[in-house]
Amino acid sequence: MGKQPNLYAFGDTDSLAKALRKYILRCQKAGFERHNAFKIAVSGGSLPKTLAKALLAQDDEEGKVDFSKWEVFFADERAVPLDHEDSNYGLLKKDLLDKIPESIGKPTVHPIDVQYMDDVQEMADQYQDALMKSFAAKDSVKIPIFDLLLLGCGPDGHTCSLFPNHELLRESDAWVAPIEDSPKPPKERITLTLPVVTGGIKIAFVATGEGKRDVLGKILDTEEGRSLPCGLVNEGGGDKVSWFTDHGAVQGVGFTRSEL
Ligand SMILES: O=C1O[C@H](COP(=O)(O)O)[C@@H](O)[C@H](O)[C@H]1O
Repeated sequence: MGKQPNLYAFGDTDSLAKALRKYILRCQKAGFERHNAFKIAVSGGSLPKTLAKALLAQDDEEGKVDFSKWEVFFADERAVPLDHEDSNYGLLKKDLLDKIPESIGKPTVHPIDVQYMDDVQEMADQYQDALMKSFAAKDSVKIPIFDLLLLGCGPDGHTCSLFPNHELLRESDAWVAPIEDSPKPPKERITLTLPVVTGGIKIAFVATGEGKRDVLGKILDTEEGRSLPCGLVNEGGGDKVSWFTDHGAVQGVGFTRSEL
């Protein structure tokens, strides 16, 4: 068996957000040391709310969030206008970006607006081009290496827009892929591919609440769960992966920690 992901479980959202902040600040520091920037990919769903709680907190002894050196990409995006309620960009904007005070600097954010495109293939290609501009110019890398990917986990074990048993899980060339038959609406989306996700320096899942308990038990504890998309990220990422969960989501899983 390879290296295992780190599993943290907290009693409430406030302590989870505090630990997540500490973890992100460590990743930020490593990113600044690596290339004087912090390049991250962020999911939609329930994540942006927890993220806002973590990042908009007062500076403390853990340090300071310096958004001015952040570059934010999306781990996946739905093919809807940016102001649509299903847009992952829209969600992050509402929950976090619009709330960042001017005084602490704004991150560079890379949304993708499907309104000006013919189809999801074009949307994926354009997003891949945006990644190439940001990453490939400086690093001679085969894939973009994010300093951190902040991911959600759906109740079916999907992450980004990588769904269980979908052929996209086998994509090994593209950095960004289109999906036209997402089992969760909306059907049309784009997503980072598995090699890009597992290639990140650090990968963090945030999954809370009883609604995630069954799937987390499966992913973390069963053979079947290993082939779910989140399980494949665990497998490929090993101890680069950390799970930030609460007691509602991981009751019964015996190997959690609450200290980073
Ligand atoms: O459809 C999506 O769902 C996942 C999981 O969302 P959650 O609300 O269960 O946390 C999310 O991570 C992904 O970005 C989104 O497009």
